Amino acid sequence: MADQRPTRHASRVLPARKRIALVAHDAKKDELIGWAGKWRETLSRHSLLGTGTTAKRLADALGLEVEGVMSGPLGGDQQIGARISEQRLDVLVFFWDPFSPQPHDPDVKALLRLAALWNVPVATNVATADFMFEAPSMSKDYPIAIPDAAEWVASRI
Ligand SMILES: O=C(CO)COP(=O)(O)O
Repeated sequence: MADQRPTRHASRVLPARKRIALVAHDAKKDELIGWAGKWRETLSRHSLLGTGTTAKRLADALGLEVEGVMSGPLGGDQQIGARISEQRLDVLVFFWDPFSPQPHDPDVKALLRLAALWNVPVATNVATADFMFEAPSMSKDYPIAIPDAAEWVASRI
């Protein structure tokens, strides 16, 4: 089969006030909470969501509103992936655990795949998350190229 892939002829803007998903596997939750505490002020200027357990722990620790979707093993990664496909998510901070196999590994992979496909900024560890949050683009509109879905469908009919 030909290596057919979508062009990135479409674009969208990641707004100044970003929709940020925060997710961590169990062994990485303390690290994420520690990191988020450091960036609490910045995070408070954005709109936050997370997988069920992570969202609850962050909301308790930070005193910020964090919308909780389903817990990861119950489908939360897929819900966040859907938001990416629908262009309703702007940044993903996902401290996935490189040491523990997860029962929902396919979901984890699917989420990371959609973030790569849709050109959504992703941080998977503290250093990258720091770099990302230090970037001026975090507080400004930032245009990104995305797959041209209409062109993709037209090319397949
Ligand atoms: O498993 C997760 C991400 O893959 C996270 O889910 P919880 O935040 O519910 O623990």
